[in-house]
Amino acid sequence: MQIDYYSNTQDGHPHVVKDGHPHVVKDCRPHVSTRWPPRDGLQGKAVVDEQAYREGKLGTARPAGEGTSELINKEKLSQGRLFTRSFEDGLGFEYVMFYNDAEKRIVCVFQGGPHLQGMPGFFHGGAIATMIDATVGMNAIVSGGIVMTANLNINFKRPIPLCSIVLINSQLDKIEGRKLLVSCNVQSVDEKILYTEATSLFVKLNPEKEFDIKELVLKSAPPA
Ligand SMILES: CCCCCCCC/C=C\CCCCCCCC(=O)SCCNC(=O)CCNC(=O)[C@H](O)C(C)(C)COP(=O)(O)OP(=O)(O)OC[C@H]1O[C@@H](n2cnc3c(N)ncnc32)[C@H](O)[C@@H]1OP(=O)(O)O
Repeated sequence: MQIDYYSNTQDGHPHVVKDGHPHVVKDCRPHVSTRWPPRDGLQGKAVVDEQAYREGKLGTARPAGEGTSELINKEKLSQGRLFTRSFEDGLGFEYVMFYNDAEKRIVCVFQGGPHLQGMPGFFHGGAIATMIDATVGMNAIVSGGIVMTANLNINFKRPIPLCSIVLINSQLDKIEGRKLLVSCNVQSVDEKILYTEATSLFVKLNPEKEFDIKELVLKSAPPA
């Protein structure tokens, strides 16, 4: 997927204006806090049912606050915020993801802010890992439904300059039953520098009780 152009104008977030295949590419940005969770969709729902969790089972989606609540404090839960949206604009994770359904790929354009510093002048490895997890995770979610990261294997090859813009190219490699294997690399915008490579394993939770999370995630995209 060729990205030709980006700008920083829309919503104050990096925004790709044009790419090679606009007809198959969906702008998918659940991280924009005003749009995620979608009001009519997942608001107030917990991924893990506490009772099922205690019984060693996972993944029954149910409204948070109903039934048992020892595990997750309701008040704290209501303050829940997607980790990548927990910084002030411009200081933390600024990104947009484009999903190509036919190719099962997601390209994330990521511009980290100054509060993601690790070694002076470079991104913290944990911040890079977070964006990788978010990108391959979104690929697994739209491809397989409700999943969790079981394994994330990262090779950091070059340090990434703080505040630079990078592309995270992710690809669904295989689905084996409940397992989804997704790989990705992190490159400079001109694709001349390979910063990071990663492979991951996601496991679907409770496939029988799934609802169409893909539709909800894509619905959270802004109007074209
Ligand atoms: C109401 C719905 C709302 C949805 C909201 C969507 C929001 C979207 C918006 C924005 C998202 C942005 C995207 C973010 C993405 C971030 C995701 C994370 O960071 S998740 C946090 C970190 N991960 C954990 O905390 C998992 C902890 N681990 C577990 O809970 C379990 O281990 C789990 C679920 C991963 C698997 O447990 P089992 O009991 O279900 O399954 P078993 O039987 O153990 O494994 C199934 C198969 O997978 C293999 N497997 C499991 N773990 C493996 C591993 N580490 N390495 C290799 N294979 C493994 C096993 O060998 C087995 O394979 P064989 O079927 O036998 O072939």
